[in-house]
Amino acid sequence: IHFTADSTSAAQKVLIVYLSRTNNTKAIAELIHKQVGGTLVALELEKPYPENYQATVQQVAKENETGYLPPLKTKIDNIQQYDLVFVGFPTWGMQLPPPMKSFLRQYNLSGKTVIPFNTNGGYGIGSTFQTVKELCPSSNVLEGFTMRGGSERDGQLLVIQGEKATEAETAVKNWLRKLKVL
Ligand SMILES: Cc1cc2nc3c(=O)[nH]c(=O)nc-3n(C[C@H](O)[C@H](O)[C@H](O)COP(=O)(O)O)c2cc1C
Repeated sequence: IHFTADSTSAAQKVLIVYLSRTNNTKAIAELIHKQVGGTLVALELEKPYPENYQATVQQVAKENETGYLPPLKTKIDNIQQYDLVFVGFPTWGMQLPPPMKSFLRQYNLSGKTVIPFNTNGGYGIGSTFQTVKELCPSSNVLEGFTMRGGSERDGQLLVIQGEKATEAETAVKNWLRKLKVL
């Protein structure tokens, strides 16, 4: 079956869940929230990643290798109430970050519309959107949004601000219109 998300014909409840370390993905999440409203939730871990970038890269590589799903501190009340679930994340090691894998494994999004969004350091989405589809086999996964964020490796932290945030806002609106969410 094919259907598009249509917020005008029926009031659809929106959840926006995102993972963000240096706030680029958070900036996109906030732009989406400004357009569509709903509940905005940052994913937090029971045991946060190290502050050190290289240590984090190594820990993530190990988690990806072993399939370890880090336990989430964030709890979402009554996930059944939502129709539209935006899931936002950076690209980490060209993959979906382990905490987002934890989220998608822990919560059942079957029957819901799932909409991914991403920021990355310039190497693109990698396998992230594909993994979202695989972890949401009974959801209607719509076309995702991606844009370049920072590059912590090179000391570039939050870059989606000022003029870049204005550009991002236009891009986000165009994407949401294309999906018929706006
Ligand atoms: C552990 C780690 C791994 C990363 N791996 C990649 C990568 O494989 N490809 C890429 O383009 N950027 C990579 N990045 C850069 C982030 O995707 C980019 O900075 C993103 O905008 C960060 O989003 P945030 O500010 O919401 O945390 C990595 C960053 C971290 C911290």
